[in-house]
Amino acid sequence: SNSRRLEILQLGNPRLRDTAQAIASSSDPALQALIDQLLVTMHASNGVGIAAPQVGQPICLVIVASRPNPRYPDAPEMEPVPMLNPRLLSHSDETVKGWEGCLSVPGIRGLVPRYREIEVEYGDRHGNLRRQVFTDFVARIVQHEVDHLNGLVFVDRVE
Ligand SMILES: O=C(O)C[C@@H](Cc1ccccc1)[C@H](O)SCc1ccccc1
Ligand SMILES: [Zn+2]
Repeated sequence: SNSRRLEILQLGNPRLRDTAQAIASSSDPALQALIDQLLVTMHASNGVGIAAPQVGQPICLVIVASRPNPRYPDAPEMEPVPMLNPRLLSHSDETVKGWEGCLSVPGIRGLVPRYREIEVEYGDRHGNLRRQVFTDFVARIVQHEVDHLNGLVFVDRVE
């Protein structure tokens, strides 16, 4: 198949990130099943994103799936994007405050500052390395989900 082996990092001490045992590769059927499970869980919660640790899987995997919603009516409609080992390469100095919620912190909303623009490197679900710039609400979701991989939730960032 055309999927390349991309070693998915296990969460743990960020300093050990480079030595993290690769626990799954993108061609691993179990990883593809996990991506599908995350999509189902995200849609069931009317979410616009989700991170693997939120379903108890301590691996570097998130899904970003912006769509218009009551708080962000002009948010872009996008195909859900699974990101393996997402890494922020650069960001704007400019931050914007916006409302966030979280599957793991039900019933609470907070005003959170996020970079307005970010550049992200990640593996797609087929193991191909991607580099992409995101802005505004989609950039917010990416930052929110990557925080989950580092054990942070949005309440940690409310000013
Ligand atoms: O816990 C999660 O990752 C799902 C989050 C995704 C999110 C991140 C940043 C900003 C908004 C949402 C939400 O629970 S999805 C529900 C939602 C949708 C739109 C606006 C606010 C909350
Ligand atoms: Zn969350």
